[in-house]
Amino acid sequence: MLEKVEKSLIVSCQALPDEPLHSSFIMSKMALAAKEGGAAGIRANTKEDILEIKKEVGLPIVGIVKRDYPDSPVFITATYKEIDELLESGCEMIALDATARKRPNKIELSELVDYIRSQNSTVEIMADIATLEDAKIAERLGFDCISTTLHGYTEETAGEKLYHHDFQFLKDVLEAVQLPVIAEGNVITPEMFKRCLDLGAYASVVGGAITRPKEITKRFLEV
Ligand SMILES: CC(=O)N[C@H](C=O)[C@@H](O)[C@H](O)[C@H](O)COP(=O)(O)O
Repeated sequence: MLEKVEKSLIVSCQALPDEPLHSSFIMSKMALAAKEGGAAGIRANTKEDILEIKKEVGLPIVGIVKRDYPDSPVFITATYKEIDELLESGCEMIALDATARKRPNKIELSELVDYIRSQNSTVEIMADIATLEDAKIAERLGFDCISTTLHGYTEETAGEKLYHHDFQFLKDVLEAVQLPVIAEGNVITPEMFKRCLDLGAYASVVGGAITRPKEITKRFLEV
């Protein structure tokens, strides 16, 4: 997948059960619209959505499964169960929470990476990170790429946005690791997307600004 998305746009097509567009069918049509608009890849949540999207577009997919656990704040591909679902979905890349936070059942991040490699030698693995330290650890653990997905979404980074200080966090990550770095999270304008690529991001994932009309509507009313 990495080869196919270099310097390109990956569109995240996700709607959780409490969102108006929650539907695998709608996500598949979102993916089709993204493809027709020029996206090189798709990011999607759940095996069901991925299977439906695969019927509609041939683009490579970064798969995740969001599921809440009572004993951990980690919710993006947190355990073996979610990984098994993604392996069954046929997605080309699996993204998982790569923060230093405690995982359900005290599973270690390295165990999940090893498990994916042991089950499928071709699927690529994306590290969803929140901090610089997460990025460095992910590189040591053998991930294929890093995404800034969780920056601003953990207790430690709450309130931060990727675009703050002209994408300083992205610049710091790019300097700290050799792995491809994907700019993801609050990339909400075409100019921001371009800026991320100009700064050296390998690609960028854009979600809400393209596929969450409720967010887009609210933004119009906030000015
Ligand atoms: C923090 C979290 O749960 N992020 C999720 C990760 O898959 C998605 O809800 C985001 O839509 C995605 O990361 C793209 O970001 P944005 O929608 O801001 O362009």
